[in-house]
Amino acid sequence: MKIALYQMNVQAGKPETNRAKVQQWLKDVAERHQPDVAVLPEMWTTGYTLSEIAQLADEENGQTQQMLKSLAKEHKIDLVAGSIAVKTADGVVNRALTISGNGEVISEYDKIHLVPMLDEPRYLAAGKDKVRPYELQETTMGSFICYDLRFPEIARSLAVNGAKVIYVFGEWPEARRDHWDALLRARAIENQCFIVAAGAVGSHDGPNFSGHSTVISPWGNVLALASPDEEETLVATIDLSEVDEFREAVPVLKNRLPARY
Ligand SMILES: O=C(O)CCC(=O)C(=O)O
Repeated sequence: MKIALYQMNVQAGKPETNRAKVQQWLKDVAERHQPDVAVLPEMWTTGYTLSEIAQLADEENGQTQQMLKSLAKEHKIDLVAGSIAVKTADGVVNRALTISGNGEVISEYDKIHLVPMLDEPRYLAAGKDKVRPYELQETTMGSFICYDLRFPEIARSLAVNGAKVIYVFGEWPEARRDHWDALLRARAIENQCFIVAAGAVGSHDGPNFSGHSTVISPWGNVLALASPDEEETLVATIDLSEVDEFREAVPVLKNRLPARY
């Protein structure tokens, strides 16, 4: 499975500009690399403009989602489309979207862990649904968002429910880049799955984002790693049979004793 990932310099507060950037990026990667799956980062339409998020967020099934559906169909690429801010009856959510190459919405996940360090609970509503895997490329996969990475139960639940590839979307701060690197690698090794993590570069209102978008194998090998501070496209081909082989050789998921912890 060939993956192209956009480590994006999101222009904070400029959804039109960011939509145009993604449109152009997809056209370019489709022509140059013909990936099966294209991956975007967290909150890539608005950036972290939390004080303006109520105005900048998309409507449900709004302009960004419509654009992604038509781009997926046009290029015949599955879009693991990072996350965007969406207005709902409960408030604005940070919503991860997965859209198949025929333009169908395969999965929606609203970030469940809001970040107290960024005052997110003041501006965003937490997702209420359970994290669930989905089927893409005839494979079980899952997604979660940024701060969720600190809660190992999410990745474990996705893996126990069959996920072989887990996508993580971030606008992670540079000051804690070591945590991003270490936690992503740990999630891959402990769950014996591929981790595909799309981060951002640039900054908004202070801290720089950490870059270091990456693709990590179930063995914990870093197959691709983007720079800490440049906008970049990562392309990686992953062999999904590695997941089954490693899970058979070292049967961690089978050997779990959840009743004993
Ligand atoms: O957990 C962290 O250190 C950063 C989390 C974060 O920036 C986010 O979830 O947007």
